[in-house]
Amino acid sequence: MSAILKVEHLNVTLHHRRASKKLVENVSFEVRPGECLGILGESGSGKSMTVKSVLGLLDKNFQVSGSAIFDGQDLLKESKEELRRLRGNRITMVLQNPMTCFDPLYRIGNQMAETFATHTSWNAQEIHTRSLEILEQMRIRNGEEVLEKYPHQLSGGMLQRIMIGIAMALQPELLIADEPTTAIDAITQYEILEEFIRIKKQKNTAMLFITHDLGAISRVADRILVMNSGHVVDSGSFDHILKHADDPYTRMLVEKRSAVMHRYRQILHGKESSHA
Ligand SMILES: Nc1ncnc2c1ncn2[C@@H]1O[C@H](COP(=O)(O)OP(=O)(O)OP(=O)(O)O)[C@@H](O)[C@H]1O
Repeated sequence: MSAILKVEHLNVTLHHRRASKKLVENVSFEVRPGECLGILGESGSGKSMTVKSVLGLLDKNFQVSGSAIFDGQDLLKESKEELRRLRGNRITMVLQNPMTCFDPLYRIGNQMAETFATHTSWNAQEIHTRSLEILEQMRIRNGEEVLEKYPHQLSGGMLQRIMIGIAMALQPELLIADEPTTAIDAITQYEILEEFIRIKKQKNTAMLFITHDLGAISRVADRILVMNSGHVVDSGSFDHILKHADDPYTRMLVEKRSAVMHRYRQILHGKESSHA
């Protein structure tokens, strides 16, 4: 199957006063329907810049070049309006800092309803029923009560899960998740990653999954891209990254994260045997 998104020679340069700084340099990758591409790298390695530039989320201080072909359309050449239309319809995102994605003045239920009224053909009753289903899928109890809450009355982890639920429910062709499980405890993280895997398989959704967490990426990603200082330094299967990566930065990441991963796997195995 051909790629739904093909990024080639992507460069992002920040112009500030008279200085300029390259934040992303010559990054290329592609992702196909039903496939999850993990982008791994430490904080500041350029992961978020890469996806934000592709989605047209950077202001005019950032100069972006290269190409990002989504189903035949070069996103880097599209107008702001067209990109806004694509985001939420064919492409959905789960970004870091869930607080910034919700309006503090409106109840969660109203915000979910507004999103679904804009991007789906569901009627009011369906929207209510689906909103409750989404909360349940995201392991949030007392759905009716939660729909009545304001964002500040919920934890960051809950908001994050609601955001993931909304992004998945819109059934996009491409789902981009930037550190989606960082604010979520390990057990719930397991359940949420399972949801990502289920959606990918059942709906044939393409996914970009950005994280610094080798444990999470091992679970969900089919292929992995490793970024360092704005460059792609390695790519391949999880097995390749874990055992055969030549790049010293990738090896350092693997060694640094192996303790975390060990803990994660222990939790996974505990869960799997308790499900058996
Ligand atoms: N708004 C901004 N203005 C200027 N520089 C920025 C801005 N946002 C990010 N940068 C810089 O761009 C580089 C890449 O940052 P980016 O946010 O893409 O990293 P990241 O790998 O996603 O890490 P994190 O998960 O911490 O966001 C870093 O050097 C960062 O300092």
